[in-house]
Amino acid sequence: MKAHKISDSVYCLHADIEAPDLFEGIWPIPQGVSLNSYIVKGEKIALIDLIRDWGGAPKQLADALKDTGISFDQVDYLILNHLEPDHTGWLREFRQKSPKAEIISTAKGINLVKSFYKITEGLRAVKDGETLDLGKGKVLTFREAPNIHWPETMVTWDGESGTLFPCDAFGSYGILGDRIFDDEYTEAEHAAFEKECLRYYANIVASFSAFVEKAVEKVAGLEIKCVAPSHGIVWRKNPKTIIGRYLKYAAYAKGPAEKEIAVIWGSMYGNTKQGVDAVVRGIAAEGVPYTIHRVPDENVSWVLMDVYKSAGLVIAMPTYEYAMFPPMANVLDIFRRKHITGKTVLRIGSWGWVGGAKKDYEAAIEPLKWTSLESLEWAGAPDEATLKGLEEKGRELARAVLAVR
Ligand SMILES: Cc1cc2nc3c(=O)[nH]c(=O)nc-3n(C[C@H](O)[C@H](O)[C@H](O)COP(=O)(O)O)c2cc1C
Repeated sequence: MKAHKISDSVYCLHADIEAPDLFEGIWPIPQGVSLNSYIVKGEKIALIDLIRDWGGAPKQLADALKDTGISFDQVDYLILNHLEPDHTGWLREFRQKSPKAEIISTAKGINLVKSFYKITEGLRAVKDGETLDLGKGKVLTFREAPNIHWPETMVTWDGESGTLFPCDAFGSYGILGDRIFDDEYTEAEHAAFEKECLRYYANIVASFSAFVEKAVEKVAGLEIKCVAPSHGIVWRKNPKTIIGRYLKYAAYAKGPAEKEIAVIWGSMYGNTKQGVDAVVRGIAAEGVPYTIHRVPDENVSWVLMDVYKSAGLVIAMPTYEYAMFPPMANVLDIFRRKHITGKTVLRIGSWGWVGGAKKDYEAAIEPLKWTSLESLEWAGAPDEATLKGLEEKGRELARAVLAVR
């Protein structure tokens, strides 16, 4: 892997991870993910953000570093904006190769270096606004930006090149190959990346949306020429695009989101599915865009992505052992953990003899502050009148979503 020049003194070194395993052990990454590190050179040399030993990352990092003409033992400082192991898992190996490099992070970050890696020497905790002079006029400034996405996180600013190193903020899934900069991608490629960016946000960052807004406020006064995150594209042509995109995503958390409806359904024998089809006919008749997701067939990563950006939801499931259909209970639990609040929602479903999903569902969504339309349940297969009622419910939901402000 080669190094990519951001300015005369700043280089991006990235590792493309195409391993079949899941990101954070949960989220599928069919397009892979990149782990981006950066070299900043003054008289002294700083490496910003590291890697874990995953998918050949150490060799890719070593090759890219070699491409800059720098060896590991020449690195004076390792700056860790975020301690999550995808950026730090290789820390003990790094320490062996770069024994003199001082490890710099927030005080909370330094505590995590000690607890995760049992490294106790050569550590420096920095405070909000503190600077690091690399010489030759190159001064880095550290700004605490907690909870993007762990409590210890900070961003690093290089005023000379106008580069912001925000670690997980402004990141995305997707490997980069030989093209790391926004201006190296076509519009169609950007559209594909944008989907992976939203999925990354919904999966990883959504719960911390208020902190994203705070961090953007904090860097608002900076003349940012380049946003250099730890995953995904480096934004040198239009850095405002990715910052604006993150602010838009952060606003979804407060609701309302896009005037779209995400239909999430599960069914054992097709009775609930017939109801879903009727509701969807109603939504389509009102011209509101919708996406459809069957659980458990579809991985919750993509379900979360569309649910997060949609103002309206349909939750459709049968009763199962006097409670919710288990895959739907699991999805709703993930929605609760990810703070999927402020949605307008229709619940429908079939039952056999006495039902039971209702009570279970109502308890599950209680913390989510959803606006619920009156739900529609039926015994066994839906008859013509029920199907008509379901279609009308779809229209009602679509109109409610269009009316949302
Ligand atoms: C394992 C299992 C458990 C069920 N538990 C209940 C129940 O507790 N209460 C009830 O009214 N119906 C129960 N049913 C019946 C289903 O809710 C009913 O068959 C419904 O029509 C299934 O909808 P579907 O065709 O969309 O899967 C159960 C069915 C199965 C297979």
